[in-house]
Amino acid sequence: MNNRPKKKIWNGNVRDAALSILMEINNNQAYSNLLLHRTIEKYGIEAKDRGLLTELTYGTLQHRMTLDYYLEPFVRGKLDGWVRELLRLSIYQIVYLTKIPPHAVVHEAVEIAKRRGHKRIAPTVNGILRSILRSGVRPLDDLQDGVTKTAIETSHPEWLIKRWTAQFGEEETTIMAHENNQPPVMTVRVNAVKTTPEEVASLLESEGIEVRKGEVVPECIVTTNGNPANTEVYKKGLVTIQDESSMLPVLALDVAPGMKVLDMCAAPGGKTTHIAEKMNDDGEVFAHDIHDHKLALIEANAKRLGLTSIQTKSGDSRKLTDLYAPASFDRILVDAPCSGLGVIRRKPEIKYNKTEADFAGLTSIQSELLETARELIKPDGLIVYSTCTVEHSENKGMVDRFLEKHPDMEKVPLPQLKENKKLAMDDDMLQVLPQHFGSDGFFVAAFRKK
Ligand SMILES: C[S@@+](CC[C@H](N)C(=O)[O-])C[C@H]1O[C@@H](n2cnc3c(N)ncnc32)[C@H](O)[C@@H]1O
Repeated sequence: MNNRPKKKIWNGNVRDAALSILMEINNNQAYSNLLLHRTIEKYGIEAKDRGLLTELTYGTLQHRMTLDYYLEPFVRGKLDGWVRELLRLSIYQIVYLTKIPPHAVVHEAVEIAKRRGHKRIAPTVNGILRSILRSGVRPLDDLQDGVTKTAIETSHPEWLIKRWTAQFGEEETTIMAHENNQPPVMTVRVNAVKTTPEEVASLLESEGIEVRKGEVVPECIVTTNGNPANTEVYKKGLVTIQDESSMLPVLALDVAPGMKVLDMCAAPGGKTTHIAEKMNDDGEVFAHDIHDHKLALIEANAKRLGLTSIQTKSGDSRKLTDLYAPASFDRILVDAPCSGLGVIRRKPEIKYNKTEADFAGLTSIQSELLETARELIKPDGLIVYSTCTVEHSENKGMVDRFLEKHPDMEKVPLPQLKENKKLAMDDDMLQVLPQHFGSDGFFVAAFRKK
């Protein structure tokens, strides 16, 4: 008997679609944000269903471990992966989306079970969910305070909570883990070559988008409703959708018109285009990425924004000394591939997919990229190293090892950021945590030759 879920993602039923997306994330380690976006685009899912699909997918994924804690007392024996996921999806609605009548949740789940499974599955799903409705879920307060409680109530693996506690202390870790389950804010960066933040704010408002100023970056605007990607403002290339803390590395790069700048890990071009905008599109920006197919994203972004100073090239940036002469660049950005532990709000699957073993591979690539940057920077140039993670070994640890190995290099207090009272500098480095001002977690450091 075929007990596997059907492949087709969209059959007009939002819960069925959410289940298919969740299974795809679990089985193929797909990225939730890309998969959701692709599903909505591919099947032309209408606005009325889009919100619920997003809520169900992210909510169930974000709260996976809490939902399993609720489910566990009601399960006897082993559940197929898709049945467990269907139960998580249903319990998520019962516990968190209280506006949906619980009996409707059970009915929908049973119908999905009938469509997808053999005939004994639907009564099992029905029985479990009805028992949960009857007796309620067990309180999280039954758990003793400590790592296990924080892990279960925020759905972060215990190893991660322990690791963060060692790095940030218990209180900061608990706040961060809770913050990671908050919906991310949507922010845009204003294209300074074409317009001003004031003009963009008023144009967005005229398109029905509510806005407020960014917390720390002058060219950042926070949008509080709607989707700025669907506006004329976006289509005309007046803005880029980018998280506010992702704008910080380019501020620290302190570029000026006429400079020769290298962006070593450039795709999809969020920071490359920011660099060109900051230089008023006057100078040379060399954008490299190891993945050939991603260069088209940088080029499309540059075209939409009307920027012409960017050149793209694929290849391993650790080998750029074969392509460029030593001391060729005024500025180099190493926005390194990283564990992404600062963007869990946008990609909750990261917290389940990463393992401690991943850090070693990443830190060796990061340090090799920095080695190359050191060769290619001019004597009076500036290197900025950034990641979207909160992991010490990839951030402060990386900087410490780099400086220890190269006594001819030194850290630079971050230009354009060091005076900002809202940014907590630590030994001339910046580690933004998601709870600081509601942005992604990010790290920024800058180096120059002594
Ligand atoms: C954090 S992302 C860069 C994001 C980009 N800077 C932005 O703001 O849009 C890291 C990028 O590094 C690229 N990458 C990974 N290893 C690389 C290598 N050895 N050489 C060049 N690019 C690499 C990845 O393909 C990925 O696009």
